Amino acid sequence: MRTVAEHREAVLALVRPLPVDTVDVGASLGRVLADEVVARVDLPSFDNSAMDGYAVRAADLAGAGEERPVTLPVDGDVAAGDTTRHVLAPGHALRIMTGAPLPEGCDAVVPVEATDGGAEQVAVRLEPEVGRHVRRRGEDIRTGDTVLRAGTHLGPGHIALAAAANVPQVAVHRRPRVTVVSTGDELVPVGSSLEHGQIVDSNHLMLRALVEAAGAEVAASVHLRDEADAVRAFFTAPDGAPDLVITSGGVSMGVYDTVKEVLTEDGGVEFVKVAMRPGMPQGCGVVGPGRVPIVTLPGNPVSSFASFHVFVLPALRAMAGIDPADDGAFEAVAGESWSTIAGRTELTRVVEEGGVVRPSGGQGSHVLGALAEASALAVVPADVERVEQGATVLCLPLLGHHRRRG
Ligand SMILES: Nc1nc2c(c(=O)[nH]1)N[C@H]1C(S)=C(S)[C@@H](COP(=O)(O)OP(=O)(O)OC[C@H]3O[C@@H](n4cnc5c(N)ncnc54)[C@H](O)[C@@H]3O)O[C@H]1N2
Ligand code: MOO
Repeated sequence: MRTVAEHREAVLALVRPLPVDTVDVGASLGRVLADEVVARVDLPSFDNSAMDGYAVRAADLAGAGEERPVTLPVDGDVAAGDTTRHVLAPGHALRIMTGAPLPEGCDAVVPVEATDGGAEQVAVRLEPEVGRHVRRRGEDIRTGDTVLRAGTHLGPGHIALAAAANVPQVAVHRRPRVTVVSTGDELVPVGSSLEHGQIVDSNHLMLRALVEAAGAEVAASVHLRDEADAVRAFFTAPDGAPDLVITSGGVSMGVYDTVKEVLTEDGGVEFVKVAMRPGMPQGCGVVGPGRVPIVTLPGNPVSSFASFHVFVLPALRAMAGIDPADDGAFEAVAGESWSTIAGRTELTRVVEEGGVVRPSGGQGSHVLGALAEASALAVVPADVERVEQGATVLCLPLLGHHRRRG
């Protein structure tokens, strides 16, 4: 049997980082930078006020205090967005707003709260030090600085920074496009009236959701019956012109395990047993003349879900230009003991709270209640038969889950 790491390497060997798109910075959320972002302006771009108040020369307020206010004539206002180059005359003040450019000659700003708020003249009740409430040009970022590195997974803060640096477009890796295929004659769409023996095709929606939660796109979404000719025809040219196909079901030992039957005969896909639980039967390879990468996941819903996290997600990361090993794994303490099977890496569905994990309920590969509850997968190595309470366990966060506070 293959180890989880060996099968992951086999899957990763099928994919490459996708080509680069240039997109508007405002449309780049969730994308991965293919190139660094270099600031086109200093940030701040000009000396400006950090407060609503009065632009002054600190020396003009020497000795000012609560009991000894100093009064200065006010020569006018400088608002944010004012493009006039104001000059502050010695012994005078200008009323200034937060973000407004500092007048020439001004070296400090007094907040309005430390004054009587006058419009013609102002009584100031403190002596500011030079530079007080002044935001200096370039103190945050300088023109030409690399503000974001290639490989950055763009979040709202990164977008704010690139936009403030006046960079209108960014080079990002194309989002992986994934065709999701469920297989099996027992499956019907959600909301159908179920005949005896039929079940809802929940993996379909689950896998679509996982693809989207991973930041990839669903290129096409298909259900195939266990009919060899239809399955064969489909894989010759998978719908959606995808970068990757993922399937669920039909990969174990059953006589109607058509995916395995058809793709084995095609020769491009290798079906293996991986020493893990859940998710032992796996496959990966390429299909059709286009040699499209494919990962075949087992049909049991929990097996499909867990396998997606350990095999498909790293492949999507690699295609999107992210280090596939950057999986957010974290160490937690086992809040109770539980048994696992020797000789297989066990992916226990756990609830994590404040760094402590507990199995989320029944661990059968069909038990969806415990899956929905879980926030992480505890990765229990093959040589461990029992996780003892208090032991440290490595955990993989589940897509779409937030870690809760303890
Ligand atoms: N004789 C053996 N039988 C099985 C073995 C084995 O080694 N020898 N392995 C078992 C393990 S472990 C797994 S996991 C499953 C994998 O089976 P398949 O990938 O062939 O999946 P199916 O047989 O098509 O379905 C398994 C199970 O999952 C349900 N299912 C399938 N697709 C969906 C879907 N889209 N949505 C919801 N549920 C789905 C299906 O109804 C079955 O109950 O094989 C074991 N058997
Ligand atoms: O490998 Mo299966 O996923 O244990 O049910």
